[in-house]
Amino acid sequence: MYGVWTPEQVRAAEEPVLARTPEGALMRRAARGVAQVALAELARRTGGVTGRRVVVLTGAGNNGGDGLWAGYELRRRGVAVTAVLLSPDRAHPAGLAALRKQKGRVVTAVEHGVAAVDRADLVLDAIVGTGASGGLRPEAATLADAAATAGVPVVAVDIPSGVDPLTGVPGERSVHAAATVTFGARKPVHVLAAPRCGPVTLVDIGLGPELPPAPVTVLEAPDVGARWPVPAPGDDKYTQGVVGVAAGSATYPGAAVLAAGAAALATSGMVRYAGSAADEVRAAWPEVVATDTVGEAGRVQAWVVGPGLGTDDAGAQTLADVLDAGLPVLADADAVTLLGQHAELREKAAGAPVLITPHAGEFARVAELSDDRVGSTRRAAADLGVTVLLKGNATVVAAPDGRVLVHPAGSAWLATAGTGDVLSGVAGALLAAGLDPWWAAGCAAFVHARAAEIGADGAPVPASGVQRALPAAIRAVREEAR
Ligand SMILES: NC(=O)C1=CN([C@@H]2O[C@H](COP(=O)(O)OP(=O)(O)OC[C@H]3O[C@@H](n4cnc5c(N)ncnc54)[C@H](O)[C@@H]3O)[C@@H](O)[C@H]2O)[C@@H](O)CC1
Ligand SMILES: Nc1ncnc2c1ncn2[C@@H]1O[C@H](COP(=O)(O)OP(=O)(O)O)[C@@H](O)[C@H]1O
Ligand SMILES: [K+]
Repeated sequence: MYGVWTPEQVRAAEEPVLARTPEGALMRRAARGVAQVALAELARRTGGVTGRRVVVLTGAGNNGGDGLWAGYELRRRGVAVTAVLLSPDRAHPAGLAALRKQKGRVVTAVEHGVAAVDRADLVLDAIVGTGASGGLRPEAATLADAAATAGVPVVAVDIPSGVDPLTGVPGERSVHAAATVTFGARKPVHVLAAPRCGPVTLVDIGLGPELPPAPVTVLEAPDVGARWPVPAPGDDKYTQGVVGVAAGSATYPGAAVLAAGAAALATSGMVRYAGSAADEVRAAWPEVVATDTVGEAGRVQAWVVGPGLGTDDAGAQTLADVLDAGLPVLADADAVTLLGQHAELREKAAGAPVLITPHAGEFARVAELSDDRVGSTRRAAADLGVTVLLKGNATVVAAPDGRVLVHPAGSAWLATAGTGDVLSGVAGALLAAGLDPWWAAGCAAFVHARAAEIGADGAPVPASGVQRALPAAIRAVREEAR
């Protein structure tokens, strides 16, 4: 697991480190990290570095300074470097002098910059870093577009310029990086807009001791694999946690089949199903014990409620019954909508071990959703008194106590109908096994995304294929935890 810090926290941590290190030392260290990654990219893509052409898109601030110093390092390795100055009067003086001394080429006219980019093997995006606000300005955008059009890979310095460092929201025009080199700490953009960043390399500039506890956590395979519940010698079908699934309807039996099957594959010793899709669930998953109502279902340790449930009075009654049971509850889809519609259901949920799993549309029915997805999810969890998992390419999970994790999916294969039902079954099974809602959400999101990658393997995969790939995904994360 690793942490992510806000640009503001990173700046605050930088201050004392800057104060106690010789002037420019931090920037030099950052720049050497950038140069290393650039050299590796050049070698990998072109088979060498000497004589290869790198263009540094150089902004007015310290990010531009990092870029100029990286250009200096690359010149020392025999790379042909051209810096394009976007604000010639404000280019970092020491960086610019160093690059010039190494006989780096410097241009200021955009058309010269575009011509250089067209011929480049690699572009360094040192336009803006954490001091950025808004999308790229026209000249910078023209250069970034030129790189994209010419198919020249871009290595972003700290962040891909034009993407908001805090929210990860791309401005109207922004950089698509093939790789990103960041300094001191990862920032939210790196996990919220991971596809924009490419692989992120973190360069240590000594901020560690100065950083506060991370406001956002990212789980890694060993964190998930080590927590995945598996039966011990003394276990039986009841002791591992029985999960109840109250989902599906005559119109949407598939949601029940996907959720119940996912629960059966994820962990639990036993899955009970309660609802009007009992026949379909039994036919697909004979091991599931199916009844028509929540009242008839036997004892469970957690409930999954909502997928395909309907938002009529019967649905509301089912949600109320499940919340009244006083057990951990995963509320998805229609259950989220019902929570938005009924204050008395929200009151029942508040303070209980409840995990809700809305997509953006459902989220907006229970809380305000802004561009700041992390902030919005954190506020929703605190206000509603439940753990909230906001779905998307980057899944955000917040507990009412303020813990936040982000899971970048790594692919977009999950963007298909029914995958949310699979997620709810997995997360519900983890709740039944005793994981706290934040961990259940994080582990489920991780394995769900991994199952999509395995199930897809380069071609679109339907939700039932994601469901089928769950055992392989669980196996993989458990293997990585060994
Ligand atoms: N001070 C140091 O020694 C170190 C600096 N680092 C670098 O410093 C960066 C932060 O530097 P700054 O605070 O100077 O800020 P930036 O370099 O990120 O940007 C500030 C400048 O860019 C302009 N600007 C803002 N938004 C823009 C936009 N959308 N389009 C074009 N121009 C825009 C601003 O007017 C300002 O001149 C970090 O991202 C990192 O790259 C560190 O990470 C390493 C240590
Ligand atoms: N572009 C995307 N990239 C990665 N994951 C995505 C993307 N779009 C959706 N997902 C994931 O797919 C699932 C969709 O769930 P949901 O919207 O509830 O669908 P459904 O109701 O059809 O099951 C969620 O886990 C979500 O995080
Ligand atoms: K940048």
